[in-house]
Amino acid sequence: MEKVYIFDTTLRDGEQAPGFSMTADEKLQMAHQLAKLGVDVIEAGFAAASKGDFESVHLIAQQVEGPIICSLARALEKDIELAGEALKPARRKRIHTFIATSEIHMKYKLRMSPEEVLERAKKAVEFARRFTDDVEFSCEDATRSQREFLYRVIETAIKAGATVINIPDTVGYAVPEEFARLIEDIRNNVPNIDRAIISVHCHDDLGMAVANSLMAVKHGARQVECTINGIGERAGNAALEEIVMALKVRKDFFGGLYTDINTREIYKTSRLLCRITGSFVQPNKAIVGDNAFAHESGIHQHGVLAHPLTYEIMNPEDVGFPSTRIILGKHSGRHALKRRLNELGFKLSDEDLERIFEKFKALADKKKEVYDEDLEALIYEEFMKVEEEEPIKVKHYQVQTGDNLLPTATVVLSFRGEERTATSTGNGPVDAVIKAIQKALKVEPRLIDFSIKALTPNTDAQAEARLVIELDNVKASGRGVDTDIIKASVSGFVDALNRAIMRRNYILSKESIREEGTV
Ligand SMILES: CC(=O)SCCNC(=O)CCNC(=O)[C@H](O)C(C)(C)COP(=O)(O)OP(=O)(O)OC[C@H]1O[C@@H](n2cnc3c(N)ncnc32)[C@H](O)[C@@H]1OP(=O)(O)O
Ligand SMILES: CC(C)C(=O)C(=O)O
Repeated sequence: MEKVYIFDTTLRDGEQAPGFSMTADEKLQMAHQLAKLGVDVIEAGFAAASKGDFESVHLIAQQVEGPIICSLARALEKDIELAGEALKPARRKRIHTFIATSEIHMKYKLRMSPEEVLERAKKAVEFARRFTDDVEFSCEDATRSQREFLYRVIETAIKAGATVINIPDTVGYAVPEEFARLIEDIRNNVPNIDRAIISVHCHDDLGMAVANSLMAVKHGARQVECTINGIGERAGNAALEEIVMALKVRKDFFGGLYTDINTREIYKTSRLLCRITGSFVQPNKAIVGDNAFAHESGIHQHGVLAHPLTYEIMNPEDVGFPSTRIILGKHSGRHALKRRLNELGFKLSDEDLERIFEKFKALADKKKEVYDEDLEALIYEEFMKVEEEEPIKVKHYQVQTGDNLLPTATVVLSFRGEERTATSTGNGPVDAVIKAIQKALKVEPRLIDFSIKALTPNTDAQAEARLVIELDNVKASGRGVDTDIIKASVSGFVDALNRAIMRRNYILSKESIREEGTV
């Protein structure tokens, strides 16, 4: 069993992605979570980039315990000095210095000859060693560098004191077999390569960052540089969660290599990054996407309900994912529908299930997803006597809120035709208006779940409020949508109350449906 070190560069290369800049406080929050996740190295930033980034590296070096804290630095004394200064408080620190070794970078970008680059690499590593014994050296654009020259630069860096040699596929150009061969060739051709850990740092321009990193590990690399959610320059970096879970799930293939990552913290870390950057991962993203453990099609749902391993190669809880999600939609079948109805408290005979299934399919053809409220409505319409009209109707409400102002709401509503008014304060405007409604109706349902989400990314977005309440042992859900979050919450709450009241007061008309506290 050999360990693969996880070098997290979310706060450096990840942050280089447009729109992903973080403040020092945000970086600190992320760094604490990365430490909990169990990464070996946190590349906290590029101290020479700006005062803010210097501050971020410094703050993380001061406050985050556990992982090695690292700063990137060009092969320049002033960059390395700033990195050393920023990292001073860290218990374990690393300076990561780099210079490009490909002809195109040396000629056009650095305007340096290969001999000058070689000399600069040597000097940079030697200088960095004045600040710490842990110095990483990267040959930027290694995969497009001339082989013999690359070997010479690596050999020189090791002689100068580099303890980690990083081989970046800076522009995401490599393919897995070729990258694996590069790592093997470096191991076979660079004298004293055993004195350093070989690291890889892959970009995803051709969608192969993770595959390249894994092949490199299979062929001798022992550190992988990666980012949460795969964020990073252009198409991003290798995604940490994918590398770690591939090594874990396919340890048979990777010969027992392991990482020290606490995989149960993966989902939480991914979501924290989303919250901080305001940028969510696509639903089909491996490991952390919303759909990573969701099943909408009947054949898969049936399989997963029978045994999760039929369609899931890992347990969602192992990555801290809430749970397997069975989504009801037009591809779903009777097994999944029956299970969901059972969970909602409806036990149907085979004959009744058949009736509901037909209605469900007809509805699913019109909707992307069939929610619990839709199912409840189907059952309700099909099997229960209903009141002609919803008992509660909101006529008017008004909320006063602001800083230094106790949120206060007044509602005017009718309950089965009788007008009622009430005023309440609350812990925020939504709380105030919900309390005013409860006061007017003289009910106090238990709020089981309440969420508000924006349906579109703009400031004028439609907000969707979803609630689950329990009133006199009757559970009901409600939904409200509006550009005004208070209005969405009021509609959702009243929707749930109406459903609960109608269900409580009207008896099930079919014997085949047993009321089990939840209707
Ligand atoms: C592959 C990677 O991800 S590398 C890391 C990329 N990350 C970043 O660039 C983020 C932080 N960068 C910055 O904030 C700025 O680029 C700074 C502060 C570092 C430098 O800013 P400036 O001094 O204005 O230079 P600018 O960014 O325009 O150009 C880069 C300079 O660094 C030089 N350079 C680039 N890489 C290296 C290196 N590894 N070692 C030494 N010099 C280098 C370039 O040749 C150029 O030099 P020149 O100014 O003499 O022409
Ligand atoms: C500095 C190096 C490691 C880098 O980010 C790259 O080459 O992509």
